[in-house]
Amino acid sequence: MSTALAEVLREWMPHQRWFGGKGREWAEVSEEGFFLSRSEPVVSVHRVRVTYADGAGETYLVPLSWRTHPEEDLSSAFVGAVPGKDAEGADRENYAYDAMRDRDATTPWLTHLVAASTVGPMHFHPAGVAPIPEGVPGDIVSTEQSNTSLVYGQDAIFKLFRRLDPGLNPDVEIGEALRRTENPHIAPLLGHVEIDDPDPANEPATVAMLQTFVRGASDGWRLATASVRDLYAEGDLHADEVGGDFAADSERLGAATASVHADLARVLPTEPADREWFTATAEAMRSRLDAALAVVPQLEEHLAGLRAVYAAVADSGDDVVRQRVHGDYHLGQVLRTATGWVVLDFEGEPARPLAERRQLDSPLRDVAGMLRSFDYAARHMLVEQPDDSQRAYRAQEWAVRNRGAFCTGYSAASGIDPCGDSPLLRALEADKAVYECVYEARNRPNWLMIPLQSLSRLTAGES
Ligand SMILES: Nc1ncnc2c1ncn2[C@@H]1O[C@H](COP(=O)(O)OP(=O)(O)O)[C@@H](O)[C@H]1O
Ligand SMILES: O=P(O)(O)O[C@H]1O[C@H](CO)[C@@H](O[C@H]2O[C@H](CO)[C@@H](O)[C@H](O)[C@H]2O)[C@H](O)[C@H]1O
Repeated sequence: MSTALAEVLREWMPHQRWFGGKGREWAEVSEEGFFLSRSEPVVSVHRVRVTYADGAGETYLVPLSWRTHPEEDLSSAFVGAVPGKDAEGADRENYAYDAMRDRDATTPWLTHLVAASTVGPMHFHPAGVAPIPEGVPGDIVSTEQSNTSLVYGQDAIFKLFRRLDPGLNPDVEIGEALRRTENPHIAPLLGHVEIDDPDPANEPATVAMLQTFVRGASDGWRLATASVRDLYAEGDLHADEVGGDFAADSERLGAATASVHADLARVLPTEPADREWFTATAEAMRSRLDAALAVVPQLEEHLAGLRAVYAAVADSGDDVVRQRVHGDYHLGQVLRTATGWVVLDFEGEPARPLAERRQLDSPLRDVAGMLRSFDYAARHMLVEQPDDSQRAYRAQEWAVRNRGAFCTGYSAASGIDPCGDSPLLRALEADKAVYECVYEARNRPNWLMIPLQSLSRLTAGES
């Protein structure tokens, strides 16, 4: 479609939460679109190729809905006006909206899934295990993160992967594999959508997935931070004495995590880690640190400490069986229902290449991710009061208590204590904190101090 649209997208995309190239200079942008629905409102889907000044590129998926007049109700979803023609060939403006925020434009996704359609280069694959709701509009999930999700009538949730990379997305791959296990800690996959790559030599990319919606659940981040607020409100009580103590939940979360890890190891490949893997893991951490330093110069003061922590991995004698893991495990990825925890989003870290995210890894990667998250939950309220030493002390107490409970739950369910004195675990925590520094610098600069402060502790060998 038009260059005018590409220019409109150049203005709009950097302001979207899902856009991973924030702060990078755009050299070029091109887009290719096709129709998802030709009835009103017309919905089109665009593959947008962004090339950055350093020569690197990314492809994003942008669904748009089109109106012939500005829609006031949709003003927050407005993308831009694009010159076009009416039916008689006269010039007019077409108004593009973010189709994920335009309820009337959300029904075609499920209609095509039910019909197992092929639409242009897109292929819709229903899983065939449970009915897919049809004809209901989808509501955008307001806490959208790296991707964009729509909830259809409390029955199903449709997640659109914004960045397109050739190959099956791990969230779909793992969803398919775990479906057979009937593990109670996952939400069943109902279907997925793929798009052919413009280069036929490449595998199709995953566009979206549909999953059973977990009703009446609260996410772990919201619950954990409510517990922290309760603690801060009770000036002289300890974490185990306040009403909002979270340790029992953390322990159950540890057990749920162990159960998911066990099933992943049962249905997908595993391999004992050899010496080369430890060496390569330490090397990967070192290069991630080097790249992060260019974005977050404050990492400089932790360089020596981090390099020592990583070097200990290469020399460690940890006994590790590599397997598929979650890869970006944190409190925002788990939901608590009346019956227990459900783990979501097996996509891995969105910033990593897909092939890397699909590699076998140590389950300690996920343990480290969740331990970091307890730290985040405890400390996020210190951002406003960095000098409140009493609060900092209590944050540390909350984090230690809940990190410990998580490890207890994991170890009781698996027979493996994940949190013993392991150089690998410490390095994985440090590596995650380095990733978080880059993530925060790009997305929430005032939160950068959270992972930065953790690095001081991690490199000093404290918990
Ligand atoms: N199956 C589900 N049931 C209920 N809520 C869900 C489900 N999947 C995701 N969510 C909600 O949507 C939010 C974002 O989903 P997630 O898969 O983590 O997306 P992202 O990849 O963008 O981080 C989650 O934090 C959760 O609140
Ligand atoms: O979008 P995703 O959920 O896949 O993950 C990205 O965004 C997360 C923030 O929403 C980020 O997580 C970091 O912040 C969380 C609190 O908001 C905290 O619980 C996590 O421990 C911390 O890593 C995640 O790293 C990023 O990949």
